[in-house]
Amino acid sequence: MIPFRKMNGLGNDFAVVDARTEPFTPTSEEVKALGDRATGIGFDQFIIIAEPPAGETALMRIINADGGEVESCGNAARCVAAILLDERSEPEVTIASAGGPMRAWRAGGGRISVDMGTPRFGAADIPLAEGAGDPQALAFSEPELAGLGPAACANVGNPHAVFFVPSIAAVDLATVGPMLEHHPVFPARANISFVEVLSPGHVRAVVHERGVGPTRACGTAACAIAAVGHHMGRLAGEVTVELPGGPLTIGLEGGRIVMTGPYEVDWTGMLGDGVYTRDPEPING
Ligand SMILES: N[C@@H](CCC[C@H](N)C(=O)O)C(=O)O
Repeated sequence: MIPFRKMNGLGNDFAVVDARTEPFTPTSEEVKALGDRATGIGFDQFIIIAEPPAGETALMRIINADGGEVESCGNAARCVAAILLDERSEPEVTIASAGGPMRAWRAGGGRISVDMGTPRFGAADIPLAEGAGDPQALAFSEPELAGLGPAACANVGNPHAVFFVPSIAAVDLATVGPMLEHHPVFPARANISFVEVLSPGHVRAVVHERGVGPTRACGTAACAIAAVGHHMGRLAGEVTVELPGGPLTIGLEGGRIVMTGPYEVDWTGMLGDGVYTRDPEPING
């Protein structure tokens, strides 16, 4: 059995296993079973902290609740950064991930800032299918999707499509989210956001996450929203993104995206062979 922490960033929740000293490599089926909210631990992503390839403080592996391993996770990056920062006296840590390295530091008020790198806007970067059209004005012809208007796409370590809409309350996320995630225009599938602009520095958003469904928050989606909005001239260089779980602050500094927000440890337990136990006492920090 190996210890794990149940953590969350704005309600986007994770089981986090520290596998730096004891390797832990669950199968995709095991993660899927553990992620089940009725019969397992229940989480949006399973996070493995492992030894980094070189130079970084640690490697973060991210496995969605559907069992698929993906490149990046903003909310989990803050949770992992908190664990790494607690261990050492240096003010910064660098987390390696398949989506690129992320530098992180404490921002005050119990929050963590993460430099999420540089957004990419090219069709091949996102990626989009050959001949899909303009990545910043991607149109859909299906009757359920046509009324949403065009999507603006970005890769911020993982693929995102962002729709600026007059009202997020009017979006039928349960129908259009899965349709868009699995649309043939996105060969690697995509995370899908709907955004209502309140002012150039303040938006409200809902997200359908690839491999999960609607989540309380998505850090990389908030980064993609700020990045495409700024790229299109609609949003300022610092944006508060209000998600169902709460706000994230996204700054665009010298072309790089800096995300700031909270993290929490909810409870701890032990895990092994597809089963888990819950510790009687919750831990803090
Ligand atoms: N919750 C995350 C994103 C997790 C990965 C995403 N579902 C994907 O498949 O790319 C975040 O906070 O960024």
